[in-house]
Amino acid sequence: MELSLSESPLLATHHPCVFETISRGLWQQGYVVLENAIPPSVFATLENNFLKLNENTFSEAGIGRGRDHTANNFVRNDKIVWLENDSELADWFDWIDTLKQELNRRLFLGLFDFECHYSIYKPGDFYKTHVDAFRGRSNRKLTMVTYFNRGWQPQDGGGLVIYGADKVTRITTVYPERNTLVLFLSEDFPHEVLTTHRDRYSLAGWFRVNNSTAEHIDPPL
Ligand SMILES: O=C(O)CCC(=O)C(=O)O
Ligand SMILES: [Fe+2]
Repeated sequence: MELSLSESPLLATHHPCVFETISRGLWQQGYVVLENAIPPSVFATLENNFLKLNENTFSEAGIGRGRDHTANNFVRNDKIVWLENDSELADWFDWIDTLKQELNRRLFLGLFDFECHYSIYKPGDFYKTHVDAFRGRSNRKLTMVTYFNRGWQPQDGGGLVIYGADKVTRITTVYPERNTLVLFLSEDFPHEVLTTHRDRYSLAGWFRVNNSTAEHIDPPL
């Protein structure tokens, strides 16, 4: 049997090349879109966990968290489940931790922690143009998204459109194909999910900076 280096989870996880590519993209343009950047074994951990979930456990997504949470079906109508950092997902959260360290080391982003949820968009669902973080009002610094869908076609809709700061200029449209990785600076890129015409499965996550000071303690999630 021939050894394939890219199939080796250990090498793939610790291979610096993908982190180099991501850092370079974020440094040069503030966003990056990569196919199969997440090591196959790490992605499989996530996908298997997602596939075990029952659709009934997903609940209406809202705007904001905790006390600020409001359902708003005019803005978005996907359904979500937040992930717990438990042993079953250790490979995933380990990889995220390595990514965080590599980005901090190369770009001094000061990323501190990470939160993520699965989303299901049913046919007709969308998420209107929004930013994930308002300057100075959120500790979300870097957005990541990946997908679980196979064989996505342009006519399936559901593209993630990333806009320039004017909210009009389309920078890129990402089709939600399995193990496509999207990362962008949360404050800098308005984006939207176009109406999907088939079930659309994704994971969205945010790397946060620690805004706690002596006067202000960030509330626990
Ligand atoms: O699913 C996507 O492509 C992006 C989702 C998104 O923008 C969000 O959850 O904030
Ligand atoms: Fe978003």
